[in-house]
Amino acid sequence: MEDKLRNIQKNILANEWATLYRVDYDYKFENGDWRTLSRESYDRGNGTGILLYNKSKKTVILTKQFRMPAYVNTPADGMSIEVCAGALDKDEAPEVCIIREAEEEVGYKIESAKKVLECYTSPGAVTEKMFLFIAEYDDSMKINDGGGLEIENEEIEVLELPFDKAMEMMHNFEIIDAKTIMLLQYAEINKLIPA
Ligand SMILES: Nc1nc2c(ncn2[C@@H]2O[C@H](COP(=O)(O)OP(=O)(O)O[C@H]3O[C@H](CO)[C@@H](O)[C@H](O)[C@@H]3O)[C@@H](O)[C@H]2O)c(=O)[nH]1
Ligand SMILES: [Mg+2]
Repeated sequence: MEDKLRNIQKNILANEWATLYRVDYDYKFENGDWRTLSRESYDRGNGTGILLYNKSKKTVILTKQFRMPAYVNTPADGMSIEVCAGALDKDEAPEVCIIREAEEEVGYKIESAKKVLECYTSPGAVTEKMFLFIAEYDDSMKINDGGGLEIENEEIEVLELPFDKAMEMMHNFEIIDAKTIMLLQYAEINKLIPA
């Protein structure tokens, strides 16, 4: 990209929970013109998500929690149904993060998780890259009620749903979280759960 970008300057506009930058830069268009442009970029680190599934019960584990940005967009969307997910702690590997989140949020102790997708959630505005995993679960792996960390003010309802029901909720627009849709569709395409 060096021949297309010059004079990149990052300016902090807000720096409370996460950091909002304004990045000024010179960009070379295909016709050879250089223009000075500016883009805002919200940096809250990278994240992980996981679809826990059980082949014999034909179920998946999802979560339900209040999400303020979704409420700000559309109040009816405030309670969001999502796969278990979490932000990476500093220097934490994605697989370590998602195993920790599975225990904290939904109460399952999984030994390992398989990464199946990587994605930017909103690359025009947010720096976050997501690492998406799958893992099988069974009742013997349930070691606590989940619910999230009280110290972080999390209140997470754990849902164990038939896979077919989760797919129906996606088609009815009750599940509208992107990482969750991606993982449910991955499960369907790859026939993780037998018909
Ligand atoms: N005070 C404060 N706390 C915040 C803020 N934003 C998030 N938090 C808190 O930070 C914690 C983050 O919890 P995680 O489980 O690590 O992250 P997550 O919010 O579930 O993030 C997951 O979903 C996001 C939305 O799809 C993803 O963006 C993210 O990558 C990850 O997958 C929660 O306790 C949340 O309330 C904020 O602006 N202010
Ligand atoms: Mg979370």
